[in-house]
Amino acid sequence: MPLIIDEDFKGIPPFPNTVSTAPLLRISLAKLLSGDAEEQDRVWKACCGLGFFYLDMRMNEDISDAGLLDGNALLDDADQLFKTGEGFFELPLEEKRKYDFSSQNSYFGYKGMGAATIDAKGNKDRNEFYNVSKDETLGVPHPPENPNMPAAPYLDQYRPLLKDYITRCHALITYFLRFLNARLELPEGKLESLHRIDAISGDQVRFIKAPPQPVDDKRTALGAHTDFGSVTVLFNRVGGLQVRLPHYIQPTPPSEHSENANRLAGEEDGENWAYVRPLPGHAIINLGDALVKFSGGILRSNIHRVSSPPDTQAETTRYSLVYFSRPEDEVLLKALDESPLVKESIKGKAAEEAVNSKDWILRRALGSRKGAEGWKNSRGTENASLAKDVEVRN
Ligand SMILES: O=C(O)CCC(=O)C(=O)O
Ligand SMILES: [Fe+2]
Repeated sequence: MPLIIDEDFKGIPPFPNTVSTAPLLRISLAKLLSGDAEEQDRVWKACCGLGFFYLDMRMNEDISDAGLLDGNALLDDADQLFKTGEGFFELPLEEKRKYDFSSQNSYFGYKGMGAATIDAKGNKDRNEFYNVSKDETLGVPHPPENPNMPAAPYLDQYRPLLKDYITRCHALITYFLRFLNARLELPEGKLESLHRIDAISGDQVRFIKAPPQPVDDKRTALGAHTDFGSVTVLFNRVGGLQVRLPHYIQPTPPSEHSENANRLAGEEDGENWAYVRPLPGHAIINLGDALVKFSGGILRSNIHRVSSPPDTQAETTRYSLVYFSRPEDEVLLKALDESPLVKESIKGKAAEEAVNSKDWILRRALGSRKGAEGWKNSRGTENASLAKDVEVRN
């Protein structure tokens, strides 16, 4: 069944009906908050299955006690931040480059176009982004050996907005962490205690810009990867995001026929890529490596990438807005075997070397900025993600 689209994004060419799309479950935040058990089961299914789902953030007036979980307020913040991101990228390149701290072993701040390698062949990315640190924005103190990097002065006037957005995203993620904690039968408060808002972590907001690509040379803008941390909240308006579907999950076929649908969907080398259709009023939620490790592989961190947007959207500049949550810097990324389910899941598997969250993310985020060799060393749970596919199929 093709999705029923409520509306398109204003001022953006519509996402085409001629490509197959990833069948992400649509979860309603309002239903979850009202305690809907069926909706909760669907979240669990999505987290163990694809590791990606849509979250419908729109709420009726009568949900007045949602507090920080008010989806409408988060949507308003995201709308304003899209404009903030657009404005940032208009700054002169020399100004933006002042905030590239990769030579100081920090991934906060700016990454220029083509600064990262996207595959083993050494191809370069086709986007620029800027990472806003939770800790710098909220004033979480850091020790001298790991200082908060200064934010671009352009962002000064947007600090209250960024604080509000970070606080709301963190609250939403904590809600899902509590949910997963209960389903994994972990001791109460375990996952939450590894993600305290006032503790030092790599949490960040990311503004991304990918310009239209040459008609005869369209490439992947952001290489195939799994996210490094715990839960990601992503807002898309223009298509381009693709998830690599496990072979047991079929894409939603296009609702209109097109000769080149398969090519547009990016099917290649037996890899099953499908576009994620951006939906107004919805965030895209996905899980990262840390949750795969904590859950001993019960949860999925799915491989995804950003390609050139489909069809006429390819002529549009693509902006997106992400919130990445990560475990606190000192937390070891290892199976939480206080859970009987996790314990069972890792039985008979060789224990992996436990790395702390900070080192894991640094290696992943900065490795890809060191050429093809660096790219190889920057891999995370991609192989585990593919292996889970095989396990479930057999
Ligand atoms: O821009 C997007 O839609 C996705 C970005 C992404 O996957 C990332 O930054 O990790
Ligand atoms: Fe990602």
